[in-house]
Amino acid sequence: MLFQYYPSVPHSYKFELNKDIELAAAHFNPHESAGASRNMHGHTFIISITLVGNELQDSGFLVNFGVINEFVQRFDFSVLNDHPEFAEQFPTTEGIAKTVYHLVADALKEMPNKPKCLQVLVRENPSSYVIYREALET
Ligand SMILES: Nc1nc2c(c(=O)[nH]1)N=C([C@H](O)[C@H](O)COP(=O)(O)OP(=O)(O)OP(=O)(O)O)CN2
Ligand SMILES: [Zn+2]
Repeated sequence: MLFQYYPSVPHSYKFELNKDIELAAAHFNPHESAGASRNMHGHTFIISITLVGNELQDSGFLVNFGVINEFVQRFDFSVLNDHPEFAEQFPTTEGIAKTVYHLVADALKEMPNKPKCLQVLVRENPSSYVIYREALET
């Protein structure tokens, strides 16, 4: 899977880390305008998470790659619509990107070296992806 293209975002952080995670999951969009997407179907989503920071942890990691995996493992081999995170918004590619961004950003706040989430890219299939970003807190 690891042949991702990362749209670059200008920043002045010393470190930039990128992690790709595959998620096999099903979803559907119950909205009347969603067409065929109203039927449950599955994808192998590729979630590309970009973190930045100036300080490393004592381990020498900005964030352990394995810990980043853990942020989204709850969604693997699941029906995304069943998760409370998607009670208020449909698990569209956009909704997944925004939800994962906030899961990651909240977890990073607990880390002493204060890494930041620059963006979350969710690729649904070879022709379609969405990126979610927010202004970085200083
Ligand atoms: N903006 C969005 N549009 C669509 C989404 C989405 O999440 N955000 N999702 C879907 C469907 O869930 C489906 O997974 C994608 O449908 P598909 O027909 O595969 O999409 P394409 O038409 O882009 O496929 P091609 O590769 O171009 O045939 C639909 N839209
Ligand atoms: Zn889909």
